[in-house]
Amino acid sequence: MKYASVIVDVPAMQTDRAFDYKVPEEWQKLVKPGMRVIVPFGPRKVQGFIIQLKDHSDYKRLKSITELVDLTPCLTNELLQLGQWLTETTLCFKISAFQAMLPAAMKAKYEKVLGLLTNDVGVLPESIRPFFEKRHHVDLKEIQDVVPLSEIQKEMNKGHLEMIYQVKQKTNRKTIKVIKCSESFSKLTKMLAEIPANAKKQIEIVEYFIKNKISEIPLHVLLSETGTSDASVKSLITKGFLFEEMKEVYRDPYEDRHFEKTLPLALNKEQKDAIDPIIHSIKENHHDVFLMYGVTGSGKTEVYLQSIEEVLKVGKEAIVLVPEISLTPQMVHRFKGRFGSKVAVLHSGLSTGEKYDEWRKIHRKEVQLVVGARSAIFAPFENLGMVIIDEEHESSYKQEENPRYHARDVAIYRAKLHNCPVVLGSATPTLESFARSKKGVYKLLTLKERVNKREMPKVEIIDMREELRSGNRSMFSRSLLDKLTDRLQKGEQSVLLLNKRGYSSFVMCRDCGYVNGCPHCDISLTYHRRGQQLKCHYCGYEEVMPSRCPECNSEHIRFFGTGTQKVEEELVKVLPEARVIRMDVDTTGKKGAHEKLLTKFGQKQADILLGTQMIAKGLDFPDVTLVGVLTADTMLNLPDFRASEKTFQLLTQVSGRAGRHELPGEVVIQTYTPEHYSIELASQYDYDAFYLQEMHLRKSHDYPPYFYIVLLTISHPDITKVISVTEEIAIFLRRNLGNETRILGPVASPIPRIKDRYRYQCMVKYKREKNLHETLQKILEHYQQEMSSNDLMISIDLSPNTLM
Ligand SMILES: Nc1ncnc2c1ncn2[C@@H]1O[C@H](COP(=O)(O)OP(=O)(O)OP(=O)(O)O)[C@@H](O)[C@H]1O
Ligand SMILES: [Zn+2]
Ligand SMILES: [Zn+2]
Repeated sequence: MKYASVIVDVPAMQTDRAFDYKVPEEWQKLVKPGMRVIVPFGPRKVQGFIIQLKDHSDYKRLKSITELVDLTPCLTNELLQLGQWLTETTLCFKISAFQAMLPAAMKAKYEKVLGLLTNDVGVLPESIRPFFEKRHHVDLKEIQDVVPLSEIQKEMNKGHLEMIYQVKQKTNRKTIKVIKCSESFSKLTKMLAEIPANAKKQIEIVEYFIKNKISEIPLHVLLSETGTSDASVKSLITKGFLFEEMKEVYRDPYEDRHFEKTLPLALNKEQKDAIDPIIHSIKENHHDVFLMYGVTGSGKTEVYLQSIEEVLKVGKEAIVLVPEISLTPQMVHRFKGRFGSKVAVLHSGLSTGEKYDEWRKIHRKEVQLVVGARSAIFAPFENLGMVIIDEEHESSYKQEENPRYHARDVAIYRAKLHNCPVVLGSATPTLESFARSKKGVYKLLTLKERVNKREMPKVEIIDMREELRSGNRSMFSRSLLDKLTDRLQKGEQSVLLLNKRGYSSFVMCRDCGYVNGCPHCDISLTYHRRGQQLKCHYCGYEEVMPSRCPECNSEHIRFFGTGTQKVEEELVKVLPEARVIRMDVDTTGKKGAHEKLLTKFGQKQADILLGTQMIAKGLDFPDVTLVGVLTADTMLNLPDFRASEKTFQLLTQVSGRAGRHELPGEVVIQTYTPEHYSIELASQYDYDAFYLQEMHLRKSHDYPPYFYIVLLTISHPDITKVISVTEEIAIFLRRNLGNETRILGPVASPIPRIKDRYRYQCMVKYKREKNLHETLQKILEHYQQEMSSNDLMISIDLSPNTLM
């Protein structure tokens, strides 16, 4: 094939199409679609993906591919096709779709280097000359800090310097030096006599190889095992005993961990009834979407594990998606324990290099199962036998940047192609999924009871207004405190959840009500104890906490709200003997910290685990018998039509952490709105009633799942510009979309300004709308010029999680 169509790494509307390139003679037999290449693009070189090869091109005077990055395609044909589908369904650039499917390490890194074109360094001005005294190439970055660009440009115009554009991989393969012995052990033994007796270290090394029958060993291991030096090894290499080689290795985040092998458990009746139809689909190569609705602790994971076993038995591969925050070591353990080295794990806790290596294990077919967060759905398996999405209701399965895809949609798309099942599991399915199962679009599998028929923990709702009325100003109700004390005495453990979503600590003047806001975003600043800082969570702006009100000069300026740190301090005051582990963004920032804290808690080195949302899921500790929720209702006030649903889900999930094993559990939910149905029904574990009530509300307000929603957010530094564009867009939508479709807006977004950009929005609610994609695409095309030159931003979300 002589020509290649390439999608180039220039994410812009004008370049969002394939460009043709010539394939140099020597590569014509080698190239395949799905490979990455380096191609000239304008004055630069950029990375790109070959999407097609052909014998003819309609264009004349084509440039040639400069470099092949891959020798085997990194995108399979299926993924190339999936990229096209993502582009169409989420309205993203083709290049963004492809890049979303690959680990970050494979993204190209662009560097500019200045090259010397003259033999006489003397012609260069004094400011530049020193850089080139000993070199011919210098990183632009290095010079740029010292010499103005205009001066560099002058030299380029004179032909003294040239700009060279380089494309590099972000992260490379890791290689280590290994030492091998050149001869057989018997020959080595004979040769041993040749080494002079005083070269003790050398003899030791050779003996080490012979004694342990090792033919290859990493250099650093050899040195530490034998206590010898590099020099001794070098001499042996010179003498021909040994030789060295560079060997590629994987960075394995779980390298030093031992996973005990687990065996399949005998399934109970409910589990059996759930797994049978799944196995049937696997064996019959049938595409079905199952919704496994199973209460917390009902043994869904065991059903996943045994279905995966079936998939592996028929020689296929499986993908398991788990929300980022519940991809705990415990979770990894459950899969590695059952399937050992057949498992690759992908999550954000890994370094870029580790992720790349895990990905390559999948790519090289060295594993058959991947357990990972959202983007693992793009695992380049070619023989997919099943996709499982655990906690399917989790909002993190939707990517909130381009491409704005939902992993569930991608899973179903891929599974259809592979004729295999998708299993969505949850104790609190999304209304969308549950409604689909009621209509028979998804097949419903139900696990109503906890394994071994353990009772769901009893939930007590505490009205915090009552507490206040009876004089308790603390953040712990009397009941919660009693129960915490009781657990301490019995040596049992407790989990405390501080619901942080939609809740932050802000600073307010008690005299005049002034609230410290971000000067760039219309949002209040969040108080951080460390360094007494006020920070903006949207743009990163920081200032020191004022000691007087900037408005009225009063000293009564205080922060409101509760952070985990504050709870911890209070806890220490009321329960000084309790050992507390705090888990929040501050204590889990470092790599591995999350895991260390959980291990500590698991080993009972603490009595109370206090944390944010991140502790609500997946934890399974036998001695946890009490769960406390400090503030159940903070989310309910968010401008979000899913607020009740999210509250219900969170409360149900966190309650599920108590009493999972022998000891019975108890839950205390503190709230200022005990009468809210999401709180009341969560306390009764009544998903069905919640579903009915919430569906009723959604119906009366035309929200999903009755209507689909599209959110268009328009932003620009100039508010009049934003309003006029949003108005134009609303008019265009009304003119082009059907009569039954509703267009709301323009209105200011709930956060009307972020990073000095004003934000307006338009919402489309529709049931069926055949012109939708075309109309939205036209809007993007119409404003293309202004978006690239006039700082206008239009973001289109085809199924927004929130309306912020
Ligand atoms: N058939 C079985 N026999 C005995 N024990 C089981 C069986 N199935 C599961 N278990 C055990 O019951 C406990 C709860 O199961 P599991 O964690 O799979 O539930 P789950 O539905 O995934 O819970 P959650 O949604 O709360 O994470 C686990 O400790 C698991 O090992
Ligand atoms: Zn004031
Ligand atoms: Zn800000």
